[in-house]
Amino acid sequence: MDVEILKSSFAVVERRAEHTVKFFYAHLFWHHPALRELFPASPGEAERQRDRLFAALTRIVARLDDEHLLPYLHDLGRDHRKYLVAPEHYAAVGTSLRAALAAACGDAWTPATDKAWAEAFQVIADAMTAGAAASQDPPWWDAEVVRHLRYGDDIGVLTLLPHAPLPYLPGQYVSVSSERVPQVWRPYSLGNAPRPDRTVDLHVSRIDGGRLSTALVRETAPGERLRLGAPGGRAVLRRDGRPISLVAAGTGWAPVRAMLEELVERPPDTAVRLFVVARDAAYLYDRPLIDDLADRLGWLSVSYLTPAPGGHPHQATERLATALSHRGLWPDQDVYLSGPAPFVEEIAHLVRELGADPARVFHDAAPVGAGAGRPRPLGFAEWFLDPPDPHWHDPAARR
Ligand SMILES: NC(=O)C1=CN([C@@H]2O[C@H](COP(=O)(O)OP(=O)(O)OC[C@H]3O[C@@H](n4cnc5c(N)ncnc54)[C@H](O)[C@@H]3O)[C@@H](O)[C@H]2O)C=CC1
Repeated sequence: MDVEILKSSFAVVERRAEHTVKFFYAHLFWHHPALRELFPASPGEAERQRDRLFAALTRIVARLDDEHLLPYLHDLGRDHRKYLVAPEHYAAVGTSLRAALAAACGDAWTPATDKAWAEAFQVIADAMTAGAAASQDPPWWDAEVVRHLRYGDDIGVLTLLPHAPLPYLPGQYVSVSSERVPQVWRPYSLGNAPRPDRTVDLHVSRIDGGRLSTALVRETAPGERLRLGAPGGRAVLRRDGRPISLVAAGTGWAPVRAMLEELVERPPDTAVRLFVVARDAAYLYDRPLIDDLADRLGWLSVSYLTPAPGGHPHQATERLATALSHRGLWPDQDVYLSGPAPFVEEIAHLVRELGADPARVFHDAAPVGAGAGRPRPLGFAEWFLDPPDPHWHDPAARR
């Protein structure tokens, strides 16, 4: 496989991104109309998912000499079973991708270029189909909603009963889909490891204009079924005997809650500092539980950070920053962060400034477009030219 040819032809395509994406999908759906079914029905969602597929494909090809790519593709294939992707779809996508790239490159597209892309795409397809075939897990988990607790207008905690045990590590998240919003998957965090009866709690914060989060928080009732993808995420407890700082904002509390539960079960030898941030005191929805733990457990100290009455929600972050600055021992701490992406970014930066070891600051990258105040997805060309990280969901991290 000739990586240089791939990269030089990719550079030409980059300048004609929007045209290439349109050509790719027109070609794909013209030759394989049934593939439309795999994409969300609503035009906005469909466009978003399509941008993501194309951006991911081209990006993968551009990274084919990266040693981490193959294991990643393996796991990606395993995870893609939830989209009902079948082996024959890979060939269809590969053919349309080459047709679109050839159209974009014009005279610069030579038989050697075509061969290089065909080989590259085969590497991707082989790794993904092998990953899918090798998995012992189900392609997804059907889960019945057995309880739905609402906290105010915007927060829901749904207790789910998956049809089979979920291979979950505290701190991870799952992607979720509902028949109410077909073909749309979004990651949400679980607030606990599966209980003996297999149930788990899904914590959801409703986003204005967010179709799935609104359906989950406002409409979904006990008795309904949701579909869950494989758990993913790297921000799981390291258990290296170092003191721990847990920092959670909003429903970022969920993974921290799961980690705390694990610490309660197997108490640490070191101190644990917990910082819980919310846009308003009314959003500290698990406060009774946290207060009870703080009363009972000598190793746990808790700080709540909310804005002054009537203050802007972000004032809670400022107050957190002040509180963190007044605490010491940062070089020794393992720090776990969870919450809205800008919050996590800001606090990760701060704790590093305060002396925390960058290698001991753990958090997951947040998904693009999800979360309060986050911009909605960019247009075709922007996505292509500056693609976001493919997904919050990194199935590689779940074992
Ligand atoms: N593993 C993770 O990192 C997880 C992340 N999340 C994300 O957490 C978010 C939770 O949403 P909500 O509960 O509605 O939170 P929220 O919008 O109520 O925010 C909670 C607090 O976060 C801080 N914050 C929010 N936006 C900020 C910004 N731009 N800059 C600085 N600080 C900011 C503020 O102090 C605010 O009071 C979602 O975006 C979700 O995707 C949720 C679960 C796990």
